Amino acid sequence: MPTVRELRAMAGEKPITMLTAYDAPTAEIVDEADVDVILVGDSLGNTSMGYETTLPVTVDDVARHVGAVSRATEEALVVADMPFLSFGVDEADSLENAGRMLKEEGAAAVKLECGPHTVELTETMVQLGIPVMAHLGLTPQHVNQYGGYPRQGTDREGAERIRELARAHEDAGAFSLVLEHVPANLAAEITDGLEIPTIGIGAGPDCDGQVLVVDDAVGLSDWSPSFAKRFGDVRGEMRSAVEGYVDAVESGSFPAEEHSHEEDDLDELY
Ligand SMILES: Nc1nc(=O)c2c([nH]1)NC[C@@H]1CN(c3ccc(C(=O)N[C@@H](CCC(=O)O)C(=O)O)cc3)CN21
Ligand SMILES: CC(C)C(=O)C(=O)O
Ligand SMILES: [Mg+2]
Repeated sequence: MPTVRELRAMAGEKPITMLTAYDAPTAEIVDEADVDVILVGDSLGNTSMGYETTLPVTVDDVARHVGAVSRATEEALVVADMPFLSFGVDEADSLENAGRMLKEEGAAAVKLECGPHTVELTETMVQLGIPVMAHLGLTPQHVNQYGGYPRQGTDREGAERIRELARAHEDAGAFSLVLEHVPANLAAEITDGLEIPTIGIGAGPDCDGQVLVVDDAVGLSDWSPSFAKRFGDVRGEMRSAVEGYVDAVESGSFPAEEHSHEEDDLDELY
């Protein structure tokens, strides 16, 4: 089980693997496959709850799923993704919401979508014992500013802003940094300049690790970003299993004898 310290030490040593999971069976599979970090992402709003964006996801939603994932995970580091406006508005609320993920739900760390406003908060959380994973580049909670999900850090000024914030969050004590949808050369440059591991999604091959939304990776999503890759066809598998069930019930082949039982005592009655 990598602790946050061990994960920190993996920078530049061994590629870090991270996937999201939102429920117990998925977490069990991901954990058994030796993935280093399981993120209970606020992407659960899109993948599991049917929302258009991550904005409606609540602290209760994430907490419930963190509990399910923690109970099913033996080895991986479980990270809770703090949802929109659950941090950064009021310090006491931020600490209470993040603390709940560790105290009540079994997470080992939290992830924050970062900006200039999360530097001090990161420092405070770390001092109090809440390990922080920072997240820069495309931060989907800013969808209303972006008007979509465009690549970030594409010009000199934008790239410099991300580089400075990366450094500031390392200095504030973050134990790792997710870089989302930024140019590969920027991600490589940032990775080179930091001690803590970078974990990329749509950020090229030179980060210390990679993360994907599990639904995208296993081929369960009906849509996924261009930077994702499907490593399976869970959607197709599940569809054919469900169709098989419907056919069997409609044709009368299920339930068969081995799926039912009769009680001899009831013979005179019926
Ligand atoms: N299933 C899933 N996978 C994800 O990776 C993911 C989610 N959901 N939900 C939350 C965020 C949203 N993410 C996204 C969503 C769309 C693009 C995308 O299509 N980008 C386009 C540009 C779109 C634009 O300019 O508005 C691209 O071609 O780069 C990227 C990341 C990543 N996250
Ligand atoms: C894609 C990852 C980094 C994330 O923030 C999420 O799943 O919510
Ligand atoms: Mg997220």
